[in-house]
Amino acid sequence: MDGATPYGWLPDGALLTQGDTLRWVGPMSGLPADLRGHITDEVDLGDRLVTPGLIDAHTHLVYAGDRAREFERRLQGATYEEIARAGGGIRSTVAATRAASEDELLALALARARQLLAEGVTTLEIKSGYGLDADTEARCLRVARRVGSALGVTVRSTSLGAHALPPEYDGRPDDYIDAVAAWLPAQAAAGLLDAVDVFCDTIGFTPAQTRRVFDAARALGLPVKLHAEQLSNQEGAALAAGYGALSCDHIEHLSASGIAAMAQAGTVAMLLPTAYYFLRDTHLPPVQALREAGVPIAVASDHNPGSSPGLSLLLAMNMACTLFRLTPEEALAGTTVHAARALGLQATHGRLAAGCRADFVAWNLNHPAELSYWFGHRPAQRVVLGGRSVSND
Ligand SMILES: N=CN[C@@H](CCC(=O)O)C(=O)O
Ligand SMILES: [Zn+2]
Repeated sequence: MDGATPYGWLPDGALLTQGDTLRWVGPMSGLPADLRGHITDEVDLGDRLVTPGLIDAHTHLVYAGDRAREFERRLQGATYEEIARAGGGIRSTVAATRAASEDELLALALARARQLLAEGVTTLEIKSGYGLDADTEARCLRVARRVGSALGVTVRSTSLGAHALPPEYDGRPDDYIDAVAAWLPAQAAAGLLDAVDVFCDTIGFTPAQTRRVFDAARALGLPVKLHAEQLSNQEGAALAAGYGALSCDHIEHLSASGIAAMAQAGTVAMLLPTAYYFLRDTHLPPVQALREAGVPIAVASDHNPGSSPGLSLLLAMNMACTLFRLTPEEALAGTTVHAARALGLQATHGRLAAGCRADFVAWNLNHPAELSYWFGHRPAQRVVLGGRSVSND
């Protein structure tokens, strides 16, 4: 993948790994003789397409329970917002998650992460946000870290304490925001945080409350990201861009001023088409305007029990094309190079280049457009994590 051809596609390419790092990438014929002499193990991938390991840069993988009854209610006409306002939605997952032990949550999260890994996902972001008290939020963040060490995948963990108002803070959202901000130093000191997120919307938190959480994150030197403009336009994206946010996510109701602010700040636009699909949304994100403004576009699974219970980043890529009109090339960039940027990992992840982590996938496919074309398939033939083959061969 050299960037000079569509998809950065390099026919007859070769990769040389050393430990967990890519040492050399280029055309087979160009492999330097001095490096060739040091090769200890050679794998012929045949004519297979090879891409960077996929990056799922927005997931809520740690929770207990399910929301199938809520799904039934929505199909009978109740809206996602109505269910949340009546005390269901995120709160029902919070109750189930609080009741689960760390090991139970780990077993559930590992089973989900293994499915993503088998599909070719080698890096993922995992948010807290179904604990909403100090102990359970910390438990969920520890589980996120344990998923990374158990599987060898790169995990970035994000605090999303400001996901919803827990019942014990009914009528006191500002007090809850104080509590969320107060948890961050201990979570950071325990090495549990890579970023801080907020759900800024009608059923989440206001821009002023978002600011207070972001100020607390900034005081700790932590980057921020935002669930922004999903159900309404709160001008959250512009606010987040003002803090140099890594990404603004969902953004179906993103405004022109939000786009301009994101372009200025280099904030990634994170599209979550499976949530759009599953909530039967009809308000499309402004993809063409994002393109024209030069905002990097990423695509993620948003795996969570309420708005996106699927476990397929390839399906999200397909939907980004069919529903949002991304090109398959944009969808692949959105789950590799731009997804890496959304996690602050652009120097080491999401590309096949010397010095990057040796995470890559050999696919039983002929052309990279097929990654967005097929759905319901598992085309990964071999998944390599940090130079080690972990599956399917
Ligand atoms: N929008 C807020 N958070 C999640 C959904 C949470 C839930 O419904 O459990 C999302 O990204 O879609
Ligand atoms: Zn989310």
